[in-house]
Amino acid sequence: MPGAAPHILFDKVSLAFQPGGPPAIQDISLGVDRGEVLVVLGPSGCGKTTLLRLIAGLLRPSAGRVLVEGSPPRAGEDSALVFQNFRLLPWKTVAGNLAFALPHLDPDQRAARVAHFLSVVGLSRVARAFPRALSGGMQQRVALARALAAETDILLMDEPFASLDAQSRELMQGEILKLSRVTHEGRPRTVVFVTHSVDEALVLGDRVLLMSPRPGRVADLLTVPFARQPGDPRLQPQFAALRERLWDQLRQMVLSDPQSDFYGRGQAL
Ligand SMILES: Nc1ncnc2c1ncn2[C@@H]1O[C@H](COP(=O)(O)OP(=O)(O)OP(=O)(O)O)[C@@H](O)[C@H]1O
Repeated sequence: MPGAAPHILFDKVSLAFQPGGPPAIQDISLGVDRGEVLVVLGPSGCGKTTLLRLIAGLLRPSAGRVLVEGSPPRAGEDSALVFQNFRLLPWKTVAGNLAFALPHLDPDQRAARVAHFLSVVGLSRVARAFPRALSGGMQQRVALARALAAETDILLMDEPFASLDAQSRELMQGEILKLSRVTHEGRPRTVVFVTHSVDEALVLGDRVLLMSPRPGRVADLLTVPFARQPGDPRLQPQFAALRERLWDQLRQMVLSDPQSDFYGRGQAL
């Protein structure tokens, strides 16, 4: 809806972990529309996770405002998080992991919700298995089902596929696009997805936010012109040019960061 207030708003946001210390992120202003997939890309330590934790209501800005639908984010209510290392409870079954995240439902509702979301991610057959019996890809689908089952309008994903093999990663990218964009009740879902991968950013994002490090700032914000079009985005004619634009900037950031292993290697790379 043109002109509608953004679902998530960053208004001149800065955050320092120690009072008076150096800011981890500085002066970030940005709106994320309802139903949008925003991918956050940037070198290590640029503040990607910090940005997610601000949206999740787990951190408060030192300056500026973060708003979800016009109000400060409510931790555990407005958004659900998926992490790189899955964070499943090893002593609970797959179904138990989902059920544990839905304490507010009555037992029948909870069982129905768990069964539904396990079937959504194609894992009904392992409902009674324990996480250690599953592959990394399956464990990540359990973590995704758990986040989707919470039925929040915002899904926050922190490098969710980083520990998966290349094939599982590509399959999961497709699933994410299918599964996360609307809630079970049909409301459009807003997704903020953190990655180190330029290709993943361009495959998944409606827009890509590139952050620069120390302090984390907005370096680039680009709209992906082929987002949501059928077929493999990597085959789109503009894919290579956008990939180059993001890579060039990332390369410069890493080469000029004294804390990077590649600092000062200049034209050698
Ligand atoms: N709890 C904390 N206390 C102090 N400093 C922190 C804390 N959490 C993060 N930082 C610092 O804030 C900066 C941003 O961290 P953040 O984890 O958000 O970066 P990132 O882009 O997600 O990094 P990576 O890609 O390596 O996961 C880093 O310099 C980090 O060391």
